Amino acid sequence: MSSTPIVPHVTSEIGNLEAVILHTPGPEVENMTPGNAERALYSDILNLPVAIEEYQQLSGVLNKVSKTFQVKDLLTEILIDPDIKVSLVERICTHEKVLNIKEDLLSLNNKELAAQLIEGVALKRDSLTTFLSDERYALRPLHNFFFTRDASVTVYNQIMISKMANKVRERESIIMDAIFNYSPHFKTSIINPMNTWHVGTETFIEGGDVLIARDDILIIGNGTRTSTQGIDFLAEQIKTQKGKKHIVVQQLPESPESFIHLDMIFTLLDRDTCMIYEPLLRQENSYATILMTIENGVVKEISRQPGLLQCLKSLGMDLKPVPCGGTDLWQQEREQWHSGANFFAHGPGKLIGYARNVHTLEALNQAGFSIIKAADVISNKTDLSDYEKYVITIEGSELPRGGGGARCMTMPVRRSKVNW
Ligand SMILES: NC(=O)NCCC[C@H](N)C(=O)O
Repeated sequence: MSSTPIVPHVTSEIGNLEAVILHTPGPEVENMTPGNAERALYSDILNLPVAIEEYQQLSGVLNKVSKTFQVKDLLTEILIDPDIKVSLVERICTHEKVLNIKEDLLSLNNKELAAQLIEGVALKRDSLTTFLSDERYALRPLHNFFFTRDASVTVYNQIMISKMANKVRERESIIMDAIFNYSPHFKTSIINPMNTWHVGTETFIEGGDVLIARDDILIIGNGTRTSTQGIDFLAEQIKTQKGKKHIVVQQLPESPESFIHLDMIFTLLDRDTCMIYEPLLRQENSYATILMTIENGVVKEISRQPGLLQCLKSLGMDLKPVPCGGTDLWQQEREQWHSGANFFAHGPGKLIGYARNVHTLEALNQAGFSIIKAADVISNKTDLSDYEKYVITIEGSELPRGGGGARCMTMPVRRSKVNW
């Protein structure tokens, strides 16, 4: 590698994207049956060729606007160092209690090892126990790794490795930890709750819940994937940052599964615009918004707030909300379910989202965003510099069945500063 390493830096959800980590879905998304899809955290089973075609619309657009990295390439590359290879395999086998397959894994070439760590390692039927086992894998496939947003988060100039709420996603964090520790492409310091002695089993925090709204404002979802202890862990790290920082916590319902992360009901679109799922963020409900203010290393204030938008307004972020699904409750529910609120901004007002959520797109169009097809961007039929505010639409018949949208499928490592 000849280029200088990237120093991670993210202080907003909308700054021009400079580097992003992606993972093109592979066989791991098909390595399941309807019977175990729920255990894989899917609401349905996926068709891989269609999912890949859809995904290539996302990656094709991102390749045009930013430097992109693929997890599998990054992983294969760090495995070249024999010490890293041994320590990562040992760590995974110890964590997943399968030290018996360690030698088999170490005998694989780096590319094959990287593939198996992601796609799953088949259980050998060479003992009575494994012969009779209902399991198919010694190491389960990482079905959800194409949602690269969740297993690690760029928080200002550091990388936080997530402490996942579900075992089936824990290896994603271990792999991201190894990548950020050893990849020559990045130069960073890492916060890892798994390496912190006082972190208990109730501490979990995932990237889909962590939104860096502005230099001084983090918005964090508190629900099935991010516990109050997880937020307190992050708050401890924020205490080491200079200046006043605000952590806005938004509680989320436990069900249905489409409310797993904050970014499924709320995303930032532009300096003054956000996408919201109205039933949870504008109507009376029991899900609280809480503001924590941290200054000089201590929590100065914790208070209940009248709502997320009002709280952000009081902090000087007066956002115009665009309703996911438009104005009709049934369409709102349908489109939120298919990740209709989950937009990724590659720059201020420059969005990527699913084409299927037509009522949401109509609401965005009314708010001044042009609707552009990803295929037209990739083929150069459309020149993005002709537009100021737009949504690039990607096909999404299969990808949303995995439970996420464009924001979930991107892990920004570096964004430029926003000219507020
Ligand atoms: N940020 C996100 O909302 N990510 C989507 C994750 C979906 C995945 N099936 C999961 O349940 O973890």
